[in-house]
Amino acid sequence: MGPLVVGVDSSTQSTKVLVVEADTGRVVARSQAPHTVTGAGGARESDPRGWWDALATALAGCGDVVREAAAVSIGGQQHGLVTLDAAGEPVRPAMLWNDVRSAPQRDRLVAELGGAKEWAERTGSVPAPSFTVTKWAWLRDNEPEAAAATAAVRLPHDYLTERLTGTGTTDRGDASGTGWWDSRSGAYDSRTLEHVGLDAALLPRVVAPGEAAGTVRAGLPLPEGILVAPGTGDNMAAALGLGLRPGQPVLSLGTSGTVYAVTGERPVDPTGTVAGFADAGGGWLPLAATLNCTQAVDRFAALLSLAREDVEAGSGAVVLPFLDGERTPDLPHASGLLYGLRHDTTPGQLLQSAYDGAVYALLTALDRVTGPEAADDEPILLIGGGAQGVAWRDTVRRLSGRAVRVPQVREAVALGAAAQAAGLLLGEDPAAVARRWGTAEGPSYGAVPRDDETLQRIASVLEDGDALLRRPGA
Ligand SMILES: Nc1ncnc2c1ncn2[C@@H]1O[C@H](COP(=O)(O)OP(=O)(O)O)[C@@H](O)[C@H]1O
Ligand SMILES: O=C(CO)[C@@H](O)[C@H](O)COP(=O)(O)O
Repeated sequence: MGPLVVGVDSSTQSTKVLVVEADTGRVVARSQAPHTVTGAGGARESDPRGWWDALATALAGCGDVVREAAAVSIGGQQHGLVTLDAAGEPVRPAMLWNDVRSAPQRDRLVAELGGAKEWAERTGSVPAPSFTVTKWAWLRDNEPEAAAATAAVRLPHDYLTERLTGTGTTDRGDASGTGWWDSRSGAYDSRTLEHVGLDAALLPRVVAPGEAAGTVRAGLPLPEGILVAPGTGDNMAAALGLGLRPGQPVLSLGTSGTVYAVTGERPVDPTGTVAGFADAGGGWLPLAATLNCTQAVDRFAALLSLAREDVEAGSGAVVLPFLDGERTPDLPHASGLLYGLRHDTTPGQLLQSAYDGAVYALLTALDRVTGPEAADDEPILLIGGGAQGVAWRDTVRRLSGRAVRVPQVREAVALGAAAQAAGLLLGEDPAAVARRWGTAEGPSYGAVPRDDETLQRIASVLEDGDALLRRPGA
């Protein structure tokens, strides 16, 4: 067996760890441990120490082979605001990407710092309430004592990487989702930081692609002294893990739904639909995200006392499953909406409508993220937990009219982190490593005629329901 690397996916619901053979990509051990997410209404929080404990549990679940690893990398849920005190302990729980309490601060920041077009040109994105900068502004407004006690601000993957190395670092991919990173210069944006009263000294150093974040400290559940790669946001890690080439669209069905592609051109979308993220290499990752994906549809199934696959065709009803507010479309105050219920509507049809509503929102952004490099017959790569579901897969095929490929590897994020660690260890480009590993291979499902009638029905309910969906406090 050749050298081994460890790839970590610390996402919203769980930590997944893979131990992978660096030369071949063979997964020699895998394990998973759950996270706790608290909060009602617009709040979603997790204690960062819980992510560290979940990492330790998942590493232990991989067995003794972890002791042979030569490098490690962490992919983490994007955007979360981790605030640490002078001793490195969390000042309060982390506010997660799907916490929408900072919607008013977002509106204010966009207006005060030049408007949507200028934000997009400066940072690549018009911030959504997911973005770290809006959460920091919320904290200053609502918990000034917590903001004052903060000696370091980190993203989820930075927090875990720092616990491994002892040094505060991040990477350009995850930094591009903060709102205080200038995507033109690749440096922190001093104007934004000054405006929100955040000292750049509290932020981690942005490690360049291919550079090490450090080495593992003594006394941890990984071998002392092994290389720690920069890590990145979970979507950037999945893009690495699939060895993506420009024009290949990815649809990820997890707690969040995301649709993205890699591109060589810096994305700038003043409408705010597409976030202009950097990828974990030297390129870009235009991406649109929804807050309501697998968990929202699972909730519908539970309400209807149905299993996930108990869908029935033929529904005339529309479900907009915006249980957590929504980011795409930009409706942070929205709640779920059901329209078109009849005596003969069945529970299975309603469940199908919930899948349709969740997938619709992602598909509206598909063409915007793939850009001119895209070929219409390029299959959509379907990843995330939902990619294992037949109802999800068939809904994507029917509403996109495109073929779908489901990569055999289930843990694209952890695999991307492993590829980054392997690239660092072997001195190779991580995306080339992933391509060598054949990670994007898997069964393909052919195109079916696009269901334009359903798309049109959802579009018109979204338009007509606009006032309801914008009403705060429903
Ligand atoms: N076989 C399956 N069919 C459909 N959905 C599934 C299946 N297995 C898991 N899921 C969904 O996957 C989700 C978790 O996806 P995952 O990508 O791991 O989430 P995250 O990365 O956001 O923590 C769960 O909410 C669940 O609904
Ligand atoms: O906010 C975004 C992307 O901008 C989310 O995609 C988060 O990165 C969380 O991802 P999952 O835990 O759902 O994988």
